Amino acid sequence: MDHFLYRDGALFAEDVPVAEIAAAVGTPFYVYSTATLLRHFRLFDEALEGMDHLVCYAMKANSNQAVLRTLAQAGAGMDVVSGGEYRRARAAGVPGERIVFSGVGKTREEIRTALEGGIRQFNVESEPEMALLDSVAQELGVKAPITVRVNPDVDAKTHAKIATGKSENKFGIPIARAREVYAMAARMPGLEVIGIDVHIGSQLTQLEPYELAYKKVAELTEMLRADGHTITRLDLGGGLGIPYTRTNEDPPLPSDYGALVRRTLGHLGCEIEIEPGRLIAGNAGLLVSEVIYVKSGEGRDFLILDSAMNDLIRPAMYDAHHDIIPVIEPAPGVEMQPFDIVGPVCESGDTFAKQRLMPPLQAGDLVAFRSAGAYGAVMSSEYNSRPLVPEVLVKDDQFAVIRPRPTFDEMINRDTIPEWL
Ligand SMILES: Cc1ncc(COP(=O)(O)O)c(C=O)c1O
Ligand SMILES: N[C@@H](CCCC[NH3+])C(=O)O
Repeated sequence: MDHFLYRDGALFAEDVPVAEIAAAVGTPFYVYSTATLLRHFRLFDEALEGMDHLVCYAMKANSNQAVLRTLAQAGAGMDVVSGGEYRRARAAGVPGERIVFSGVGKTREEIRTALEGGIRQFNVESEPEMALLDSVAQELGVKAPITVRVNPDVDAKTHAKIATGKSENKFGIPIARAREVYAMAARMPGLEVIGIDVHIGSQLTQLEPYELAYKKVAELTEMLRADGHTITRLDLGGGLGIPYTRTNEDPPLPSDYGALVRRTLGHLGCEIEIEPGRLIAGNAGLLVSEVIYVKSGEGRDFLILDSAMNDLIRPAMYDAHHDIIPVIEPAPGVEMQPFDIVGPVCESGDTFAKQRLMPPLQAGDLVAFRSAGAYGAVMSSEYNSRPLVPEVLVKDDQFAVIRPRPTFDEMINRDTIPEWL
Protein backbone atom coordinates (compact mmCIF):
# COMPACT_ATOMS: atom_id res chain seq x y z
CA MET A 1 0.00 0.00 0.00
CA ASP A 2 1.21 3.48 -0.74
CA HIS A 3 -0.08 6.99 -0.24
CA PHE A 4 -0.45 8.08 -3.88
CA LEU A 5 -4.14 7.84 -4.66
CA TYR A 6 -6.70 9.48 -6.91
CA ARG A 7 -9.09 11.73 -5.07
CA ASP A 8 -11.84 13.67 -6.83
CA GLY A 9 -10.31 12.83 -10.19
CA ALA A 10 -6.73 13.93 -9.47
CA LEU A 11 -3.63 12.19 -8.14
CA PHE A 12 -2.61 13.07 -4.60
CA ALA A 13 0.61 12.49 -2.69
CA GLU A 14 -0.80 12.01 0.81
CA ASP A 15 -2.97 15.15 1.15
CA VAL A 16 -1.23 17.21 -1.52
CA PRO A 17 -2.40 17.32 -5.15
CA VAL A 18 0.52 16.24 -7.35
CA ALA A 19 -0.39 19.00 -9.82
CA GLU A 20 0.12 21.58 -7.08
CA ILE A 21 3.69 20.37 -6.52
CA ALA A 22 4.29 20.42 -10.28
CA ALA A 23 3.10 24.03 -10.44
CA ALA A 24 5.45 24.98 -7.62
CA VAL A 25 8.64 23.13 -8.61
CA GLY A 26 8.24 22.43 -12.33
CA THR A 27 8.64 19.02 -13.98
CA PRO A 28 10.18 16.53 -13.87
CA PHE A 29 10.52 15.88 -10.14
CA TYR A 30 10.60 13.03 -7.65
CA VAL A 31 8.11 13.08 -4.82
CA TYR A 32 8.27 10.85 -1.74
CA SER A 33 5.66 10.07 0.87
CA THR A 34 6.70 10.16 4.52
CA ALA A 35 3.76 7.93 5.49
CA THR A 36 4.74 5.21 3.01
CA LEU A 37 8.40 5.28 4.03
CA LEU A 38 7.46 4.90 7.68
CA ARG A 39 4.81 2.29 7.02
CA HIS A 40 7.26 0.09 5.14
CA PHE A 41 9.99 0.49 7.74
CA ARG A 42 7.54 -0.46 10.48
CA LEU A 43 6.31 -3.52 8.57
CA PHE A 44 9.84 -4.93 8.76
CA ASP A 45 10.30 -3.86 12.35
CA GLU A 46 7.04 -5.57 13.32
CA ALA A 47 7.84 -8.66 11.25
CA LEU A 48 10.85 -9.30 13.51
CA GLU A 49 9.09 -8.40 16.75
CA GLY A 50 10.09 -10.59 19.67
CA MET A 51 13.55 -11.21 18.22
CA ASP A 52 16.46 -8.96 19.11
CA HIS A 53 16.79 -7.11 15.81
CA LEU A 54 17.74 -3.99 13.88
CA VAL A 55 16.39 -2.92 10.49
CA CYS A 56 19.32 -1.31 8.67
CA TYR A 57 17.85 0.57 5.69
CA ALA A 58 20.00 -0.03 2.57
CA MET A 59 20.45 3.64 1.79
CA LYS A 60 21.76 3.02 -1.71
CA ALA A 61 18.06 2.81 -2.66
CA ASN A 62 17.44 6.46 -1.78
CA SER A 63 19.96 8.45 0.20
CA ASN A 64 18.41 11.91 0.34
CA GLN A 65 19.16 13.45 3.74
CA ALA A 66 15.47 14.06 4.46
CA VAL A 67 14.59 10.44 3.66
CA LEU A 68 17.41 9.18 5.88
CA ARG A 69 16.39 11.49 8.70
CA THR A 70 12.77 10.35 8.47
CA LEU A 71 13.83 6.72 8.84
CA ALA A 72 16.55 7.39 11.41
CA GLN A 73 14.05 9.19 13.64
CA ALA A 74 11.83 6.10 13.46
CA GLY A 75 14.75 4.00 14.78
CA ALA A 76 16.28 2.62 11.58
CA GLY A 77 19.91 1.70 11.30
CA MET A 78 21.66 2.06 7.92
CA ASP A 79 23.51 -0.25 5.58
CA VAL A 80 26.22 1.76 3.80
CA VAL A 81 28.49 0.78 0.93
CA SER A 82 30.88 3.72 0.63
CA GLY A 83 32.57 6.47 2.59
CA GLY A 84 30.07 8.86 1.01
CA GLU A 85 27.11 6.85 2.28
CA TYR A 86 28.73 6.57 5.72
CA ARG A 87 29.04 10.37 5.87
CA ARG A 88 25.48 10.86 4.63
CA ALA A 89 24.16 8.51 7.31
CA ARG A 90 26.10 10.30 10.04
CA ALA A 91 24.98 13.70 8.72
CA ALA A 92 21.36 12.50 8.95
CA GLY A 93 21.88 11.77 12.63
CA VAL A 94 22.48 8.02 12.54
CA PRO A 95 24.94 7.00 15.27
CA GLY A 96 27.90 4.81 14.27
CA GLU A 97 26.58 1.90 16.33
CA ARG A 98 23.59 1.71 13.97
CA ILE A 99 25.62 1.64 10.76
CA VAL A 100 26.79 -1.54 9.02
CA PHE A 101 29.36 -1.28 6.23
CA SER A 102 28.88 -3.63 3.23
CA GLY A 103 30.59 -3.80 -0.16
CA VAL A 104 33.36 -5.70 -1.94
CA GLY A 105 35.76 -2.80 -2.39
CA LYS A 106 36.14 -0.88 0.85
CA THR A 107 39.26 1.29 0.65
CA ARG A 108 41.76 1.97 3.43
CA GLU A 109 40.42 5.50 3.70
CA GLU A 110 36.78 4.32 3.97
CA ILE A 111 37.72 1.76 6.61
CA ARG A 112 39.58 4.40 8.60
CA THR A 113 36.66 6.84 8.36
CA ALA A 114 34.25 4.26 9.74
CA LEU A 115 36.58 3.03 12.48
CA GLU A 116 37.25 6.57 13.64
CA GLY A 117 33.63 7.68 13.37
CA GLY A 118 32.10 4.57 14.96
CA ILE A 119 30.62 1.50 13.30
CA ARG A 120 28.32 -1.35 14.26
CA GLN A 121 30.15 -3.84 12.06
CA PHE A 122 31.95 -4.36 8.80
CA ASN A 123 30.56 -7.07 6.55
CA VAL A 124 33.85 -8.42 5.20
CA GLU A 125 33.77 -9.83 1.68
CA SER A 126 37.31 -11.19 1.05
CA GLU A 127 40.54 -12.27 2.70
CA PRO A 128 42.52 -9.25 1.41
CA GLU A 129 39.84 -6.91 2.78
CA MET A 130 40.07 -8.73 6.10
CA ALA A 131 43.85 -8.26 6.22
CA LEU A 132 43.54 -4.55 5.41
CA LEU A 133 40.83 -4.06 8.03
CA ASP A 134 43.01 -5.83 10.61
CA SER A 135 45.98 -3.62 9.83
CA VAL A 136 44.01 -0.34 9.90
CA ALA A 137 42.33 -1.34 13.18
CA GLN A 138 45.72 -2.17 14.72
CA GLU A 139 47.15 1.17 13.56
CA LEU A 140 44.26 2.91 15.31
CA GLY A 141 44.52 0.66 18.38
CA VAL A 142 40.94 -0.62 18.10
CA LYS A 143 39.21 -3.88 17.33
CA ALA A 144 36.95 -3.85 14.27
CA PRO A 145 33.69 -5.77 14.77
CA ILE A 146 33.08 -8.01 11.76
CA THR A 147 30.81 -10.49 10.14
CA VAL A 148 31.98 -12.39 7.07
CA ARG A 149 29.65 -12.20 4.11
CA VAL A 150 29.21 -15.70 2.82
CA ASN A 151 28.14 -16.54 -0.69
CA PRO A 152 25.70 -19.46 -0.36
CA ASP A 153 25.52 -20.23 -4.11
CA VAL A 154 21.77 -19.81 -4.24
CA ASP A 155 19.80 -18.65 -7.26
CA ALA A 156 17.77 -15.63 -6.14
CA LYS A 157 15.54 -15.95 -9.24
CA THR A 158 15.80 -12.29 -10.06
CA HIS A 159 17.34 -10.19 -12.87
CA ALA A 160 20.93 -11.36 -13.52
CA LYS A 161 22.30 -7.84 -12.96
CA ILE A 162 21.02 -7.75 -9.39
CA ALA A 163 21.56 -11.36 -8.28
CA THR A 164 24.43 -11.54 -5.81
CA GLY A 165 24.32 -14.97 -4.16
CA LYS A 166 25.58 -17.29 -6.91
CA SER A 167 29.15 -18.58 -6.90
CA GLU A 168 29.95 -16.68 -10.10
CA ASN A 169 29.06 -13.34 -8.47
CA LYS A 170 31.77 -11.14 -6.99
CA PHE A 171 30.09 -11.00 -3.58
CA GLY A 172 31.06 -12.74 -0.36
CA ILE A 173 33.28 -15.68 0.45
CA PRO A 174 32.25 -19.09 -0.88
CA ILE A 175 30.41 -20.73 1.99
CA ALA A 176 32.52 -23.86 1.59
CA ARG A 177 35.60 -21.81 2.56
CA ALA A 178 33.93 -20.06 5.48
CA ARG A 179 35.43 -22.14 8.33
CA GLU A 180 38.94 -21.52 7.04
CA VAL A 181 38.28 -17.79 6.73
CA TYR A 182 36.77 -17.53 10.22
CA ALA A 183 39.83 -19.35 11.60
CA MET A 184 42.01 -16.77 9.86
CA ALA A 185 39.92 -13.90 11.25
CA ALA A 186 40.17 -15.30 14.80
CA ARG A 187 43.96 -15.03 14.56
CA MET A 188 43.89 -11.34 13.59
CA PRO A 189 44.31 -9.10 16.64
CA GLY A 190 42.56 -6.12 15.03
CA LEU A 191 39.30 -8.00 14.45
CA GLU A 192 36.44 -9.10 16.64
CA VAL A 193 34.30 -11.74 14.93
CA ILE A 194 30.68 -11.35 15.92
CA GLY A 195 28.57 -12.99 13.24
CA ILE A 196 27.69 -13.98 9.69
CA ASP A 197 26.33 -11.90 6.81
CA VAL A 198 24.48 -12.99 3.68
CA HIS A 199 22.69 -11.08 0.90
CA ILE A 200 21.58 -12.99 -2.18
CA GLY A 201 20.09 -10.35 -4.45
CA SER A 202 17.50 -7.70 -5.04
CA GLN A 203 13.84 -7.70 -6.14
CA LEU A 204 13.26 -11.25 -4.89
CA THR A 205 9.67 -12.27 -5.48
CA GLN A 206 9.81 -15.67 -3.79
CA LEU A 207 10.80 -16.81 -0.32
CA GLU A 208 12.38 -20.07 -1.41
CA PRO A 209 15.84 -18.67 -2.24
CA TYR A 210 15.93 -16.99 1.19
CA GLU A 211 14.97 -20.26 2.80
CA LEU A 212 17.79 -22.12 1.05
CA ALA A 213 20.31 -19.45 2.00
CA TYR A 214 19.18 -19.07 5.61
CA LYS A 215 19.25 -22.82 6.20
CA LYS A 216 22.87 -22.79 5.07
CA VAL A 217 23.56 -19.89 7.43
CA ALA A 218 21.96 -21.82 10.31
CA GLU A 219 24.19 -24.83 9.62
CA LEU A 220 27.23 -22.62 9.38
CA THR A 221 26.40 -20.94 12.67
CA GLU A 222 26.39 -24.31 14.44
CA MET A 223 29.64 -25.33 12.76
CA LEU A 224 31.43 -22.10 13.61
CA ARG A 225 30.24 -22.26 17.19
CA ALA A 226 31.56 -25.82 17.40
CA ASP A 227 34.88 -24.47 16.10
CA GLY A 228 34.93 -22.07 19.07
CA HIS A 229 33.76 -18.83 17.41
CA THR A 230 31.30 -16.52 19.08
CA ILE A 231 28.44 -15.99 16.63
CA THR A 232 25.88 -13.64 18.15
CA ARG A 233 24.66 -11.65 15.15
CA LEU A 234 23.23 -12.63 11.77
CA ASP A 235 22.94 -10.00 9.05
CA LEU A 236 20.47 -11.40 6.53
CA GLY A 237 20.77 -8.72 3.85
CA GLY A 238 17.86 -7.17 1.98
CA GLY A 239 16.29 -7.82 -1.37
CA LEU A 240 12.61 -8.42 -0.72
CA GLY A 241 10.80 -7.40 -3.91
CA ILE A 242 7.96 -4.97 -4.49
CA PRO A 243 4.98 -5.17 -6.83
CA TYR A 244 5.98 -3.01 -9.82
CA THR A 245 2.78 -3.92 -11.60
CA ARG A 246 -0.36 -4.00 -9.60
CA THR A 247 -1.92 -6.76 -11.62
CA ASN A 248 0.42 -9.73 -11.97
CA GLU A 249 3.05 -9.47 -9.26
CA ASP A 250 2.49 -10.66 -5.78
CA PRO A 251 5.77 -10.74 -3.84
CA PRO A 252 5.78 -12.04 -0.26
CA LEU A 253 5.08 -9.55 2.51
CA PRO A 254 7.56 -8.54 5.21
CA SER A 255 5.44 -10.53 7.67
CA ASP A 256 5.90 -13.72 5.56
CA TYR A 257 9.60 -12.98 5.43
CA GLY A 258 9.74 -12.42 9.20
CA ALA A 259 8.05 -15.77 9.79
CA LEU A 260 10.66 -17.44 7.58
CA VAL A 261 13.50 -15.81 9.53
CA ARG A 262 12.00 -17.03 12.80
CA ARG A 263 11.51 -20.54 11.45
CA THR A 264 14.97 -20.96 9.92
CA LEU A 265 17.14 -19.01 12.37
CA GLY A 266 15.07 -18.20 15.48
CA HIS A 267 16.41 -21.17 17.47
CA LEU A 268 19.98 -19.85 17.33
CA GLY A 269 19.35 -16.98 19.75
CA CYS A 270 21.24 -14.49 17.56
CA GLU A 271 20.55 -10.82 17.10
CA ILE A 272 19.03 -10.37 13.63
CA GLU A 273 19.85 -7.57 11.23
CA ILE A 274 18.18 -7.02 7.88
CA GLU A 275 19.05 -4.56 5.11
CA PRO A 276 15.93 -3.75 3.07
CA GLY A 277 16.18 -0.88 0.62
CA ARG A 278 13.72 -1.16 -2.23
CA LEU A 279 10.76 -2.32 -0.15
CA ILE A 280 11.06 0.69 2.12
CA ALA A 281 11.60 3.39 -0.51
CA GLY A 282 10.38 1.97 -3.83
CA ASN A 283 6.65 2.48 -3.60
CA ALA A 284 7.17 5.59 -1.48
CA GLY A 285 8.13 7.61 -4.57
CA LEU A 286 6.84 8.87 -7.90
CA LEU A 287 8.66 10.49 -10.78
CA VAL A 288 6.32 13.14 -12.18
CA SER A 289 6.78 14.26 -15.74
CA GLU A 290 5.06 16.32 -18.41
CA VAL A 291 4.13 15.25 -21.91
CA ILE A 292 6.07 17.49 -24.31
CA TYR A 293 4.77 16.06 -27.57
CA VAL A 294 2.45 13.40 -28.85
CA LYS A 295 4.14 12.23 -32.01
CA SER A 296 2.78 9.96 -34.74
CA GLY A 297 5.37 7.55 -36.06
CA GLU A 298 5.26 4.78 -38.64
CA GLY A 299 2.62 2.46 -37.25
CA ARG A 300 3.00 3.69 -33.69
CA ASP A 301 2.52 6.78 -31.60
CA PHE A 302 5.02 8.19 -29.15
CA LEU A 303 4.50 10.07 -25.93
CA ILE A 304 7.60 12.22 -25.56
CA LEU A 305 8.10 13.19 -21.91
CA ASP A 306 10.34 15.76 -20.27
CA SER A 307 11.98 13.04 -18.15
CA ALA A 308 14.45 10.61 -19.64
CA MET A 309 16.73 7.66 -19.02
CA ASN A 310 19.15 9.94 -17.17
CA ASP A 311 16.41 10.63 -14.59
CA LEU A 312 15.18 7.03 -14.26
CA ILE A 313 17.58 4.47 -15.71
CA ARG A 314 15.80 1.30 -14.60
CA PRO A 315 13.78 0.61 -17.79
CA ALA A 316 16.86 1.11 -20.00
CA MET A 317 19.19 -0.80 -17.69
CA TYR A 318 17.10 -3.75 -16.53
CA ASP A 319 14.11 -3.63 -18.91
CA ALA A 320 12.24 -2.76 -15.74
CA HIS A 321 8.53 -2.07 -15.77
CA HIS A 322 7.15 1.04 -14.05
CA ASP A 323 3.45 1.77 -14.09
CA ILE A 324 2.91 5.19 -15.70
CA ILE A 325 -0.35 6.87 -14.80
CA PRO A 326 -1.94 10.18 -15.72
CA VAL A 327 -2.15 12.76 -12.95
CA ILE A 328 -5.73 13.50 -13.97
CA GLU A 329 -7.70 10.31 -13.39
CA PRO A 330 -9.04 8.92 -16.67
CA ALA A 331 -12.82 8.92 -16.91
CA PRO A 332 -14.35 5.47 -16.43
CA GLY A 333 -14.64 3.56 -19.71
CA VAL A 334 -12.30 5.86 -21.61
CA GLU A 335 -10.70 4.17 -24.61
CA MET A 336 -7.07 3.25 -24.06
CA GLN A 337 -4.48 3.61 -26.80
CA PRO A 338 -0.99 2.07 -27.17
CA PHE A 339 2.00 4.43 -26.98
CA ASP A 340 5.75 4.08 -26.88
CA ILE A 341 6.68 6.29 -23.94
CA VAL A 342 10.07 7.89 -24.40
CA GLY A 343 12.31 10.71 -23.19
CA PRO A 344 14.24 13.39 -25.06
CA VAL A 345 17.70 11.77 -24.79
CA CYS A 346 19.44 10.90 -28.04
CA GLU A 347 19.40 7.12 -27.66
CA SER A 348 16.74 4.65 -28.69
CA GLY A 349 17.30 3.02 -25.29
CA ASP A 350 15.67 6.11 -23.82
CA THR A 351 12.38 4.25 -23.84
CA PHE A 352 10.32 3.84 -20.69
CA ALA A 353 7.66 1.57 -22.15
CA LYS A 354 6.67 0.11 -25.49
CA GLN A 355 3.08 -0.12 -26.67
CA ARG A 356 1.78 0.81 -23.24
CA LEU A 357 -1.96 1.32 -23.08
CA MET A 358 -2.70 4.85 -21.96
CA PRO A 359 -5.76 7.07 -22.00
CA PRO A 360 -5.70 9.91 -24.55
CA LEU A 361 -3.05 12.46 -23.51
CA GLN A 362 -1.85 15.71 -24.94
CA ALA A 363 1.11 18.05 -24.61
CA GLY A 364 1.13 19.66 -21.19
CA ASP A 365 -0.52 16.72 -19.41
CA LEU A 366 1.23 15.29 -16.38
CA VAL A 367 2.04 11.63 -15.83
CA ALA A 368 3.57 9.83 -12.85
CA PHE A 369 5.90 6.84 -12.78
CA ARG A 370 5.00 4.64 -9.86
CA SER A 371 7.50 2.71 -7.73
CA ALA A 372 10.25 5.24 -8.45
CA GLY A 373 11.34 5.93 -4.87
CA ALA A 374 14.14 3.34 -4.89
CA TYR A 375 17.03 3.32 -7.37
CA GLY A 376 15.52 6.35 -9.11
CA ALA A 377 17.08 9.68 -8.14
CA VAL A 378 20.20 7.95 -6.76
CA MET A 379 20.98 6.43 -10.15
CA SER A 380 20.32 9.58 -12.15
CA SER A 381 22.89 11.53 -14.12
CA GLU A 382 23.23 14.74 -16.10
CA TYR A 383 23.62 12.93 -19.43
CA ASN A 384 22.72 15.25 -22.33
CA SER A 385 23.38 18.13 -19.87
CA ARG A 386 20.03 17.66 -18.26
CA PRO A 387 20.20 19.01 -14.69
CA LEU A 388 19.32 16.49 -11.97
CA VAL A 389 15.63 16.66 -11.19
CA PRO A 390 14.47 18.01 -7.83
CA GLU A 391 13.21 15.83 -5.00
CA VAL A 392 10.19 16.69 -2.87
CA LEU A 393 9.01 15.17 0.41
CA VAL A 394 5.36 15.16 1.39
CA LYS A 395 4.03 14.79 4.91
CA ASP A 396 0.26 14.98 5.34
CA ASP A 397 -0.78 18.25 3.67
CA GLN A 398 2.71 19.78 3.53
CA PHE A 399 5.46 19.40 0.98
CA ALA A 400 9.06 20.55 0.89
CA VAL A 401 11.76 20.55 -1.75
CA ILE A 402 14.47 18.31 -0.30
CA ARG A 403 16.87 18.75 -3.21
CA PRO A 404 16.43 21.71 -5.51
CA ARG A 405 16.92 21.57 -9.24
CA PRO A 406 20.39 22.97 -10.00
CA THR A 407 20.45 25.96 -12.32
CA PHE A 408 22.13 25.59 -15.68
CA ASP A 409 24.92 27.87 -14.42
CA GLU A 410 25.48 25.66 -11.38
CA MET A 411 25.68 22.64 -13.63
CA ILE A 412 28.08 24.26 -16.06
CA ASN A 413 30.27 25.99 -13.49
CA ARG A 414 31.03 22.74 -11.71
CA ASP A 415 33.59 22.15 -14.45
CA THR A 416 36.89 23.97 -14.14
CA ILE A 417 39.02 25.21 -17.03
CA PRO A 418 42.78 24.51 -16.89
CA GLU A 419 44.83 27.68 -16.99
CA TRP A 420 46.35 26.84 -20.42
CA LEU A 421 42.94 27.30 -22.06
C1 LIG B 1 24.59 -5.76 0.71
C2 LIG B 1 23.25 -5.30 0.31
N1 LIG B 1 22.32 -5.12 1.27
C3 LIG B 1 21.09 -4.68 0.97
C4 LIG B 1 20.70 -4.41 -0.32
C5 LIG B 1 19.32 -3.90 -0.53
O1 LIG B 1 18.61 -4.57 -1.43
P1 LIG B 1 17.09 -4.17 -1.73
O2 LIG B 1 17.04 -2.74 -2.10
O3 LIG B 1 16.78 -5.06 -2.83
O4 LIG B 1 16.33 -4.47 -0.48
C6 LIG B 1 21.62 -4.62 -1.36
C7 LIG B 1 21.22 -4.46 -2.77
O5 LIG B 1 20.81 -5.50 -3.37
C8 LIG B 1 22.93 -5.05 -1.03
O6 LIG B 1 23.84 -5.20 -1.98
N1 LIG C 1 19.78 -0.76 -8.99
C1 LIG C 1 19.02 -1.98 -8.92
C2 LIG C 1 19.05 -2.60 -7.57
C3 LIG C 1 20.44 -2.85 -7.10
C4 LIG C 1 20.52 -3.43 -5.76
C5 LIG C 1 21.92 -3.28 -5.30
N2 LIG C 1 22.22 -3.95 -4.07
C6 LIG C 1 17.59 -1.71 -9.38
O1 LIG C 1 17.27 -0.61 -9.71
O2 LIG C 1 16.79 -2.60 -9.44
